[in-house]
Amino acid sequence: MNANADMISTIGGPGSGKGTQCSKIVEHFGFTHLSAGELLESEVKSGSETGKMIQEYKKEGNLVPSEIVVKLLQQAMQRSGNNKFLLDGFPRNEENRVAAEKILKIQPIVVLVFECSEEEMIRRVLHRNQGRVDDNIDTLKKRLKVYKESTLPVVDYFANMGKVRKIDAERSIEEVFESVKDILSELGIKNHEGERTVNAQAV
Ligand SMILES: Nc1ncnc2c1ncn2[C@@H]1O[C@H](COP(=O)(O)OP(=O)(O)OP(=O)(O)O)[C@@H](O)[C@H]1O
Ligand SMILES: O=c1ccn([C@@H]2O[C@H](COP(=O)(O)O)[C@@H](O)[C@H]2O)c(=O)[nH]1
Ligand SMILES: [Mg+2]
Repeated sequence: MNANADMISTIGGPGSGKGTQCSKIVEHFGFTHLSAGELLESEVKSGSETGKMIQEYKKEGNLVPSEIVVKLLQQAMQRSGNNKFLLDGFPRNEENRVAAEKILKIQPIVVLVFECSEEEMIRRVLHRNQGRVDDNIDTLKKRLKVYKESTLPVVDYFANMGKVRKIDAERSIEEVFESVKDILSELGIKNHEGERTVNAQAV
């Protein structure tokens, strides 16, 4: 993998708005969106044996073994031809983090953490209507537990490295994105036109 690649990680509970914000970041900043959840879903749709196994993990709200996820991410990175990557909800546990460092050989320059109350996340997921196998209250409770027990320690790890920026994700989509833009701009990340953005204004 290109050692000069830029990588941004996004982390947040189910329904905190990672996918929504990632789409806006891609539109504005030209990163390649790498959603492990969507790559896994493509594997499920392929009907492969691996896909059948992944579906069971998803239904239970559990995390798929790291080697499968990292391999899918690596293939997507190679296909993209880009060197700016936006990880949507990854890494999700310590095993993911270690595997990604070892195999992908890049570290995030910043980790955006979308903080949202459980009540609001549950409301959003149960109103999402995208036909996802894991958008039901039983699976959602397990995903919230996995987030607290397995993902929050990864946030602590990156926080100790000074890489975490926490964002109040309870607000409207546009307000959250204003915060995202401010953070990325402060880090010198340029928008599509090669300009830094401050308070939604190109400068
Ligand atoms: N700030 C927001 N305010 C209100 N609704 C939002 C906000 N952000 C996202 N949503 C809506 O909430 C739902 C969940 O958002 P999204 O799919 O982006 O979450 P996610 O963090 O990617 O969840 P998951 O981990 O389950 O994939 C979607 O229907 C989306 O339109
Ligand atoms: O790194 C990952 C990402 C996702 N999964 C599995 O997919 C579902 C849905 O993921 P979303 O990103 O929330 O759409 C998740 O609950 C896991 O089962 C994973 O194992 N590892
Ligand atoms: Mg998502």
